[in-house]
Amino acid sequence: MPKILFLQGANMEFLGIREPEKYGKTTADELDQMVRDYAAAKGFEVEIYYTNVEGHAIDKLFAAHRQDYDGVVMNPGGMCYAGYALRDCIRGIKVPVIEVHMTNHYDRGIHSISAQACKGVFMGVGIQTYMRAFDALLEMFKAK
Ligand SMILES: O=C1C[C@@](O)(C(=O)O)C[C@@H](O)[C@@H]1O
Repeated sequence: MPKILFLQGANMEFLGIREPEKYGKTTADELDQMVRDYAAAKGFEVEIYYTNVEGHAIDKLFAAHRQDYDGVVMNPGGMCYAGYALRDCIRGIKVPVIEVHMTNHYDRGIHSISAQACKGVFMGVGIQTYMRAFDALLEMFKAK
């Protein structure tokens, strides 16, 4: 069974509470349950990790590399704007990382540094954006 790390970065623990007009009303706990249900339905193992600290995200990604994870779905949240160390970590690991943003960066005129190192990026379709990123990884595993 493929092993996927679900990594939520800066401010994502406040999902459903902060700026619901942008990020919706689904809470982090509800999203985690959706992801666990999705993993059970689609047949993958998932570890969920939240951090507001870029260095901790980097530690977790190196651990995913060492533990032979098959992929990572990551919303770096506020780490994306200046995440140069995160970007370089992603460049150095063997595990493919798919970056997720619930909102459309093009519409908002913002830019992700960490996305430069990712295998792919999904954005703009709210909470469903996460599931599309899991789907993409699962398709990649099948194609291997
Ligand atoms: O925290 C977030 C959420 C976000 O990653 C998104 O999911 O749309 C977009 C980021 O720019 C922002 O800092």
